[in-house]
Amino acid sequence: MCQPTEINMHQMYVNILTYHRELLVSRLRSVQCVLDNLLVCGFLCEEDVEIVQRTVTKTDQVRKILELVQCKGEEACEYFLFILYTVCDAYIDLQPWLKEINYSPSNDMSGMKVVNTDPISRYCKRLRHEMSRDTSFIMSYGQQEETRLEDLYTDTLMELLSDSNESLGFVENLDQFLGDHATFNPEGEVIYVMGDAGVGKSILLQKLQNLWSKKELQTDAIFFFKFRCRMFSIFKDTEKISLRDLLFKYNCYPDHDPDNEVFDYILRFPEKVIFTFDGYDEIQEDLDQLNVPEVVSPEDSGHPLQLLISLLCGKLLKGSQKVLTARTGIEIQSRVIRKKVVLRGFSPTHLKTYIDLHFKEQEHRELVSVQLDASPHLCGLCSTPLFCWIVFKSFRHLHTMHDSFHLPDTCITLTDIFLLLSEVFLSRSASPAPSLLKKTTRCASDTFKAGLGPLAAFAKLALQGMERGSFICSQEEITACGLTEEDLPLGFLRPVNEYDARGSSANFEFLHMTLQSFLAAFALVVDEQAAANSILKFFTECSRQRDPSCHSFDFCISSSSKPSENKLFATNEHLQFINLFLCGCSDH
Ligand SMILES: Nc1ncnc2c1ncn2[C@@H]1O[C@H](COP(=O)(O)OP(=O)(O)OP(=O)(O)O)[C@@H](O)[C@H]1O
Repeated sequence: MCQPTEINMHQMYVNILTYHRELLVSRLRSVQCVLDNLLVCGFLCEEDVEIVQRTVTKTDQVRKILELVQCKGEEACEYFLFILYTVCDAYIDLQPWLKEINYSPSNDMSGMKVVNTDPISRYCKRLRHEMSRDTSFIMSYGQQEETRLEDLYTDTLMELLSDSNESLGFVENLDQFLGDHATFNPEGEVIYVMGDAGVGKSILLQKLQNLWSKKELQTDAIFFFKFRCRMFSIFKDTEKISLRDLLFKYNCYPDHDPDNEVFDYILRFPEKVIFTFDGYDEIQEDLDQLNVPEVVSPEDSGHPLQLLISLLCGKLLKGSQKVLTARTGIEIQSRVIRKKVVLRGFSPTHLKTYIDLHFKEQEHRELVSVQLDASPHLCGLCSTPLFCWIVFKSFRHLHTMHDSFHLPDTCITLTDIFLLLSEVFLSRSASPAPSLLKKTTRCASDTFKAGLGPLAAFAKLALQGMERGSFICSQEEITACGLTEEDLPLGFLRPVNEYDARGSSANFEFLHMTLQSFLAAFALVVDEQAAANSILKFFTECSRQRDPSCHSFDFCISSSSKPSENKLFATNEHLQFINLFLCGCSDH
């Protein structure tokens, strides 16, 4: 290999470009950034730029640039190399070569400015920016309240499992999460995260996304696309979309990318991409019913669900990293799984940390710790972060409102926890802000009586959604259930913005899916007109469904697999929750 020292020193950079012309022509892709900088620094004039742009192919454009800068002399040639060196993201293919020729900027160059106008780098920057904005806050209730993720995120127990579900130990830190540690199938590309309702699967993804947005996640990935699986259920069976649109429409579109360089780059370097797909259990479609051919070419359009399955199976963007979450019990074929992580919730030490983060006042911390120690049952429920969050939020609210509020210390059930949450929501609208001196006496039944109207309306909305197999509701559906503008800030619902790209008007979803299940059960119980057999309809539905299996992945992996007649297994899980709450509600 030619070293700069071997070259005539007066013409060193001109010679480098001549000697390595072929390599530069084949590897330099982003022409725009080079042109922009050469123009701004006066090494090229507008006319030169036009001449380059009139050239049809990329390779000819590079040839022309090389010719022009060589004509302009040493300084222009060195500045050309300096651009490649500085904008390393965009000229990633040329970095090893720059190292090989021992290029390092001279003193003259170091003072010169280079602006990164490369569409790929700009897109990466924008993705990180938007990801940071979208992931910095954790869900809270009441729409106005927001908590910073970094103020409340607490580690949970994350157990690594083998193919046959034997323990391989625990994840020690999130940098281990994406790495090769505990990989049992190097051919698989999916990191499969399982866990019970509310155990923190979505928050774990949010934490990974947030770390990546701040460049604090150990990974080479420069693109990160996040999806919630429930989104895939809002498309009609006949709807089709290209991979490009799926990625960009539901994350963000590149600015000023006339030559489609960003998407081309993603196709060339899929290993630079991380996907997260949250809530595989929320997919409501029966993939077998779609009846369209598998998508394998990135240029083809297909139903979004088929694109999803092709991505997970590695038929599209092979080599990209995928993290898929689902509720425990949803099995997918091992051959697509790289490693398995099961979330086990808060350990007693994590719980202690969470209490300290949640309550700023020492008095509250102590009070909650004492009450939790006194009730092992409640303590057990609080190992699930969602239930813990509800209990702590309710404690904080009710303790502020009433003098003598204690966490329930007898056998508290999940239904009690959701009743407590509903009481908090309803009391927020009923009572004026508490004054420091005058606290009221808590009377849960009065709060429920006063708020029964909106509560029953939210419950009806939840039930209708469950019957349709939908976790998203439109403004029209909300109004049709009798809910008004004033009811929305109570906290049961929150807006979903992600799906607006489809042009639909504002959509909402329940604060958490378990809350929707609880309210659906509540609707069945309070409906005085309902016949006994209609109250129990979800029991019948669940008993009719078959055991969880791998329908969807059979569908994409083996074309010979027999289509199943049943709806996707996933629906079962949410109906089971309604049944659980039905039993709980009828106890009250
Ligand atoms: N690691 C964590 N640190 C702090 N709070 C957490 C953590 N994990 C979960 N939570 C709390 O629990 C709530 C529910 O968590 P999350 O939505 O991630 O559960 P999930 O496992 O995705 O549930 P589901 O399967 O029902 O969708 C969060 O909104 C947050 O308040």
